[in-house]
Amino acid sequence: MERAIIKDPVFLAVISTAATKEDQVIAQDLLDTLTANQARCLGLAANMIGASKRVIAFFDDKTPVLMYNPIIIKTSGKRYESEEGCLSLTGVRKTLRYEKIKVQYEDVHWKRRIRSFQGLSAQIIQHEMDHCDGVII
Ligand SMILES: CSCC[C@H](NC=O)C(=O)O
Repeated sequence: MERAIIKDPVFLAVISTAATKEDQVIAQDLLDTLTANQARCLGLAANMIGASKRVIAFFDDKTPVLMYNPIIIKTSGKRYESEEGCLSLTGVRKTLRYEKIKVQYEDVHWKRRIRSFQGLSAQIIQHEMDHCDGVII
């Protein structure tokens, strides 16, 4: 079910706790909210829909990907400055991102996976993982 996007900076500053297998409803709502907002949204973290759990969802090209408990286990390539917006705030801000990342996570079926990403997908994942740590660009 689509949920409203939270904009309260105090709530968004809370560090999210580890997700468990029981968090499927949050995961499905996150995917529904991502899909419902696809015209203006590349990715979401669960705290943006009111759940302080480490779950993110994003479009990898056009395919929605869900990650429980993402951890960056390797970075490579240069660190570059990007300019990003966020549904939880107005305007854009500059930040630093790694060009390539390797991420460990549990997938939508709660299967442990390790995948490499680069470019825009890597950028979105880093943005959403910051949300899990209570950081907004
Ligand atoms: C380029 S990273 C931007 C990600 C952003 N999502 C908000 O958490 C969005 O615009 O969807």
